[in-house]
Amino acid sequence: RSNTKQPALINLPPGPWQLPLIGSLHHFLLSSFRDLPHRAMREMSKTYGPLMLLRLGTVPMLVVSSAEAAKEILKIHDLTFCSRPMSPTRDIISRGGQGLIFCPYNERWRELRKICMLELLNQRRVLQFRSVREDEVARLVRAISSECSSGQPINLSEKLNCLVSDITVRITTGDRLDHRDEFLREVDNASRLGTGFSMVDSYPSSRLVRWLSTTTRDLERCQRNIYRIIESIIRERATASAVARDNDILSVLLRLQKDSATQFTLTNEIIAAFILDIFAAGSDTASVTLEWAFSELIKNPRVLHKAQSEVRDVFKGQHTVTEDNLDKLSYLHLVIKETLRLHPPATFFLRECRETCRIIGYDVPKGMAIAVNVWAIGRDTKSWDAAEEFRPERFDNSNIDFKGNNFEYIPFGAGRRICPGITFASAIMELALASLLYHFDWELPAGVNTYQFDMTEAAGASVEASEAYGSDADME
Ligand code: HEM
Repeated sequence: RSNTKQPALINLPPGPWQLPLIGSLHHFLLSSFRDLPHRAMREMSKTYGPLMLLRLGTVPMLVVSSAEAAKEILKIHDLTFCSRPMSPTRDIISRGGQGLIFCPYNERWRELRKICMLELLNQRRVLQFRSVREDEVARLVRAISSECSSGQPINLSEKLNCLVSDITVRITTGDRLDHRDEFLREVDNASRLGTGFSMVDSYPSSRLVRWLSTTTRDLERCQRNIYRIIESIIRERATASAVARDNDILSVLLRLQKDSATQFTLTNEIIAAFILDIFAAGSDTASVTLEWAFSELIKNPRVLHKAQSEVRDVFKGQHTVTEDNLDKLSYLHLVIKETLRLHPPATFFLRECRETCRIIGYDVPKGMAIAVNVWAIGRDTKSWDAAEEFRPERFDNSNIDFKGNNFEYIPFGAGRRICPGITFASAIMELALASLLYHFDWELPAGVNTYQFDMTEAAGASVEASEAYGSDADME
């Protein structure tokens, strides 16, 4: 008899067969959804289950596709899974995890997160920015009004994108942002290059792949330009002639830096990375959600009519929509919730396992990357009736919300790392949607009918919707 201790058998989750060197990458390449990883992963999970093991090149990754597995990871084992995996592209864009989004779980993340919740994105601060939102939405309404008088279709995605970017610029850095267009373009480029699965991230230790790939070079260029612009604003603020400001996000951060109010040194680098986080996480997500909401409304005239009647009723006789009565728009809130269920802008998000543990009966080793497929979970037929249909009424008289307590519905994530921008994003989305429904009637351009309306996502984190017609409504 031997006394040698046998190593505990590791019961890893199942997954599709792997090839040497490329692992599971061929399953993505051969999938009809090769450019839409959330869809390709859902197809695979139909065979391999809610916790599925993939290997992207040399990097193993677990994919979570059910509410039950998500709850174990994001609630029961929240502390074990509250880090994010680093990768060459994420390392470049965050300059080694300096901001909040890609920061591993550590003391600095805890401090930054506290600042974010207590000082920057809390209810009070969001309310303080009300005039900026109302101002920018009114400007959008005027722009659409003058364009639709010419009878031309409106490119709504472009308009919504500008709206959210303009609001984000004003509340983060104030009215002035030198090189604004270059900055927004580079943030957009960086988000595009940094989402999805790239070759450099699949072979992180291969110098050859890194040398051959244009992704890292492009990202490095974006990164340099973005930080150059943010840091020049920070320097300008430090000069004696700078106009004193007290309420944009950058000035709050600079005040905290000056008061040495944090446990660690809030360097200009950390502030710059944090400002970039807000643009990267905040702009595209809210504008893409609005775009999807309009796409669904135009495709579902019954819902459009109901939402529009409610808005016109609540704001009847008013010259414009203000934030005063937005909370009376109960159906509009259901429309936004249903949009986020079917079309979460962050289709999946990443976490990292900090300690080996057991999830729904499988072993998850320390260091494993986890992709939570929010998109698949929101369409899981085990949780949702007629899961593929757009039915805002399903949330009527239901306690299910997106605050991270209902794991069948997690468009903003859940647990310690849940999105800190929920209040901020909701305020923009509600006002913009209500205003555009109040002032305009919407329909597809001539020659396009709802059956031809393509509702498949474009690659990356965002989506392109077709052009829509806005026409000035006959308001009383
Ligand atoms: C419809 C709009 C938005 C959606 C659907 C969304 C979704 C998400 C998701 C899924 C995560 C990952 C959560 C997790 O790991 O559990 C996240 C993280 C984050 N979001 Fe959002 N987001 C939105 C808008 C915003 C806005 C407007 C801001 C800022 C102004 C923002 C800032 C952040 C930040 C900083 C993180 C990283 C938090 C951390 O790692 O601690 N987001 N968001």
